[in-house]
Amino acid sequence: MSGGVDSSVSALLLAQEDYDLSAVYMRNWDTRDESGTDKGCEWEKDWEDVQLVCRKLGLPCELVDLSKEYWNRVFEPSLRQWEAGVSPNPDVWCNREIKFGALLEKLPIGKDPESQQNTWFATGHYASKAWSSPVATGSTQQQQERPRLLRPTDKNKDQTYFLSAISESALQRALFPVGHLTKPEVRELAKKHQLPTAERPDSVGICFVGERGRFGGFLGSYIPPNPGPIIDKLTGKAVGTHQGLWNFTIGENARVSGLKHKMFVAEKDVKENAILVVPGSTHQSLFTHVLNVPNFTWIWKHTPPPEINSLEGADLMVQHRYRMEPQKCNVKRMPVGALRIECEGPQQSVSPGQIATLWDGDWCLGCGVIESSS
Ligand SMILES: Nc1ncnc2c1ncn2[C@@H]1O[C@H](COP(=O)(O)OP(=O)(O)OP(=O)(O)O)[C@@H](O)[C@H]1O
Repeated sequence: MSGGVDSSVSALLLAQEDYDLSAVYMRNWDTRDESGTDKGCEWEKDWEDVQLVCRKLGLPCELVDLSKEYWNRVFEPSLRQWEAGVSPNPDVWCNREIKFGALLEKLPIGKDPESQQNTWFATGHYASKAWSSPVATGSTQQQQERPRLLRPTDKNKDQTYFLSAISESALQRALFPVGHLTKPEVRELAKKHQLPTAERPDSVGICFVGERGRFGGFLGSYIPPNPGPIIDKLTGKAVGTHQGLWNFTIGENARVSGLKHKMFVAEKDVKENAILVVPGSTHQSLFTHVLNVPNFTWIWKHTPPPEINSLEGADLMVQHRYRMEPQKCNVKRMPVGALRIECEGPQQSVSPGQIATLWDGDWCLGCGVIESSS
């Protein structure tokens, strides 16, 4: 439980059923030993709210400190990526490495098969899960049901993009109790049952970064400045200076002053530490149809849709950002686990480092980091 309304209502719904239930709050950011820019993470308030809700529902709860794991497995690798000019998604790695990784590993799951089969890990994510009909697995030809990650009822709150890197074994244990509800219904339930978190505003972005506008400043306190040229891609001429590749994302206004047109970031040349810009937000250099993903991870490891190996490839849906309409695409397998994703329509502002997630209808199949887009 995070102290937010979604996990509070998840706990409420499970408490109404016949589960032996306990809650865990995870602290993942250490306010004491970092640079002091983490004011947005009011973990004490969150933990207090978790305890208030648990008291109301009569549940035991505990705090688990995973700030070291978060730093080592999510934040530090993300910093290195930002530094190298690419755009990682820490929320996707947090779900894989921390919530459905380190935290899940701490669950008291007994060794016997019955206890393993009957222990679940619930979160307040907007996602759904269904079991596939039994399929033969391995050489033993055992029949086994497999979990599918599905889009939730509330498409506007859909969080399957953020969950698309979790493993099948983690998904096996997962429950998403609010997946069949809309956000207004969740709030309504919280009010009706007088949960102390009923009126809490929705969380926005990564808590320690705070509002989006502060992002560059936030990273600046971890990464030293690394000035380089801003170059007009069409003329090859330098038109300004940047203080580090991480200060810009592809497609963003480069804020170059004194020119006739607004210039937009088309590319980052990591070798030359240069930002390449083009005039206007609709310039053709800002669009692509192709996403190259060198290491795609299927949630059902090694079980991609069979058509992907054919000459025609598989027709699927893709998102390369959380907040975007899913796009029709054709996906072909390249050598050694790489995928070439060809979108039906032109895609704007695709950055290396972003996550490309694939769906077959409502079924989320997995994701990978975009390396290039041509
Ligand atoms: N610090 C935490 N400790 C334990 N679980 C957490 C924590 N942060 C998030 N979660 C779990 O992950 C889910 C999704 O987290 P997210 O940060 O996206 O919050 P959210 O969608 O605003 O949900 P909520 O309203 O429950 O905060 C939460 O509902 C909760 O189950």
